[in-house]
Amino acid sequence: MTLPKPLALLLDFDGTLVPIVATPDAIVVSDDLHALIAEAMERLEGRVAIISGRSLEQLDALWGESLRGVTVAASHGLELRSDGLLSAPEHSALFARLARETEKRFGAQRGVVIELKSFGLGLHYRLAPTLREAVHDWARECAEDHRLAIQPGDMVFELLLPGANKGEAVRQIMDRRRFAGSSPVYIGDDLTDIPAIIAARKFGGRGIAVGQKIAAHADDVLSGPAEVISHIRKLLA
Ligand SMILES: O=P(O)(O)OC[C@H]1O[C@H](O[C@H]2O[C@H](CO)[C@@H](O)[C@H](O)[C@H]2O)[C@H](O)[C@@H](O)[C@@H]1O
Repeated sequence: MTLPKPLALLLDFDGTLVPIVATPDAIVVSDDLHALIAEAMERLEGRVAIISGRSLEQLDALWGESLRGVTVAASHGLELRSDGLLSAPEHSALFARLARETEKRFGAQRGVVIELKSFGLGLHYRLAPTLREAVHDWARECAEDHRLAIQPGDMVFELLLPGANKGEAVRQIMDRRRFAGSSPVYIGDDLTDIPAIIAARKFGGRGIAVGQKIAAHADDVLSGPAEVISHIRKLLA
């Protein structure tokens, strides 16, 4: 692949850089992945961004020092940290309250995993697939009562503050001085990544899908995180 301008790497996290596992807290960022991001930051003069549905707090806990200097759009684009500047909505106690109500509604024994995030709530049914419709109905009820958005994902319905959009996150990142004039390569695997791929193309870049779910929207398709990592190594060579 040859791009006419300097390369920028815009990377989704779950399902793209790390494999999908049973529960959100079972993720580990390997030493190889830490090293790859450090190498990309050096080779691309800082034009590396992680764009994730996880909150900034979660990503910092998972990555530690390796995220220093890396541009991060978290909470599906609601939070943006770039060049030391942070933009984020105001915190609210709503999601903690909804987490407690969800706990009462489903109970831990039924296998619905509740993920409390800074600006959202993940209602995961991976361990209880038969509850998909019940979880969806509950998410709709909460969203209507509290004017929240629902983001469907990989065996999850997420309740979010309205306005989260990874495409908008890509536009804001590409407006930053260090990314200006570069060609972004966006790599992602899920529905929330589609607007980001569209936005990357508008900046003269390319979109790469991981797996088949959003393959129809992408320029290339990679099979999974292992192939993503070798593809990034090739791009940096
Ligand atoms: O935008 P991403 O970085 O891809 O994040 C999307 C959501 O990913 C996580 O949930 C998914 O991965 C879990 C761990 O593999 C899995 O157990 C779950 O079923 C998946 O939906 C994360 O927990 C969410 O907060 C992210 O929004």
